Formats: sequence, structure tokens, C-alpha cells
Amino acid sequence: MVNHGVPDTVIGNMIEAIRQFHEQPEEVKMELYSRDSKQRVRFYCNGDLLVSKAANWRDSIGFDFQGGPLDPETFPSVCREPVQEYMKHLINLREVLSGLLSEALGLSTDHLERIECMKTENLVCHYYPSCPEPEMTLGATKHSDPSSLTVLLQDNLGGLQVLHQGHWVDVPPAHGALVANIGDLMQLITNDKFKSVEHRVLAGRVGPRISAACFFYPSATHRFKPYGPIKEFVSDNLPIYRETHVGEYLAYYRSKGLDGTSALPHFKLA
Ligand SMILES: O=C(O)CCC(=O)C(=O)O
Ligand SMILES: [Fe+2]
Repeated sequence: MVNHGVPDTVIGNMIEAIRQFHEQPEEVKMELYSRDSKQRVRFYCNGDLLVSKAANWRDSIGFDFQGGPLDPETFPSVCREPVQEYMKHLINLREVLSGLLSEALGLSTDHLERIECMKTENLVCHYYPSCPEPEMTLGATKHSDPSSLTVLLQDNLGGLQVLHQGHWVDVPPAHGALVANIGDLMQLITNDKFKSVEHRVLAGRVGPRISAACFFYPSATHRFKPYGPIKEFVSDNLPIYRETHVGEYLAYYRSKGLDGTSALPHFKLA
């Protein structure tokens, strides 16, 4: 447990703003509708709809800061200020977490910062409508995140589960709490010392459920920089993974969709 420093009001405003965006008339949201991940601010339903076998019961609005700052004018006005305010705090939190994770790995405090593996952000704000037959589908199918680290804000409805020793375990919402999840890139660069967490979201009869996932990635200038297991973790062990870069990792991850299998084995050395 870490004091994340994001005031309750900022969290409350953010949840409310996401709700307001998604509860606008369809035609207003459609102005931002895009299935093109190069579109930096976009509204979409099921990022993996065209490659996945089953649809997830949710809509999303994404803000992709990976290519540098976004002009706030491009944000929908209903959520402009709350999103900007929330992201200011998350950027501070990223520094704290980056230091703590480096230390937990036995590296110098600034190690992860220096290799810039969580330098940029992609914020995705989800809306899971109430579902009349929740046992027939999922809010989000089993997956691990492709990022280095994800910081997740969820409202008070619950539904998030993590896979622990073969069992799905609820991550009950705690007022004002954020959840930090290790992503695939972190697992790759730590040569499995940190494991990315497999998780899913149940669909619920009670809704809407609102959440915001902030994915931290290497900086955009490092989109094609090779990342492989950090040398400190391969001195006693063999490297488990080959080098890859964010461009390649995300392209493979997206081509697969959230099909319930991890993208990481594809990058394993034989
Ligand atoms: O909505 C949630 O709690 C989880 C969202 C998530 O796993 C994701 O966006 O990758
Ligand atoms: Fe996720």
C-alpha cells in the first residue's frame, strides 16, 4: 500500500466525468468514434472486436499521450478538466512507483526512470453498462496489460478479478484506492522477476461500472528502441525473452486481441 497522493475529489470528478462522457447521446460520441489506434483521442467499443471471438460488454474513450502532450482542445469538453487534473497526479505517482519498483528489484532508485520504460501514458476510460445476462459474457476477457505498469481507478461496483494460483480472486474496490498492475513489458525486462498480472472484469446486472486504466509505456522516442531483460537479471539466469520494442509488442498484442492467452510467450527465446 502506497499513499498515491491523488485527492478524493480528483478521483470523484474523474469517475463522474467518464460517466458524463459515455452517457451523452450516441451521435455526440460518434464524432470521436474510431477503430484506428493512431487516433489519439477516440471513442470505441471493443478495441479487439475484429480479431476476438467474443465481444466485451464495455465502451471506452482513450487518450493516447505516448506521442507527447495532447492539445486539451481535442478532449471532449465534458471531461476535459477532470482528465487533465487526474493525469497531473498520475504523472507524479508514476515517479514514486518507478522509484519503489526499482528498489524492490534491487536496482538503483532511478533505474527504471533512466531506461524510460514507463515514460509515457495511454489513458483508457471504460464504461461497463448494466448487463441483463451477465453470465453470458464478460466486461473484459482475461488478459494481462502490454504496458510496463498500469494504474487503475475503479468505482465502487466491483467486478475486477485477478488470476492467482489458478483461481479468480476479486479485487474489491476500496474507497479512494488505485490498483497498480505489472504489465508484460515489465515482466520481459525483469526476466520474469516481476510477473504481469492476468485479470478480467465480470459483467454485472448492476451498472454502469466505471474505470480508468492508465498504461505506462516507454517514451515515444523509444518506440523502436530494443528492450530486453535487464543485464542484472540475466547474470545468474539465461535471458527468457528476446529483445523487442513497443512498436512490435503492441502490434502483436493487438493482432491477437484479448483472446485469453498471453502475448509474452511469442517473445520467448527457444
Ligand atoms: O475496468 C477495469 O477494472 C480493468 C480494465 C482493464 O483491465 C484494462 O483496461 O486493461
Ligand atoms: Fe487490463
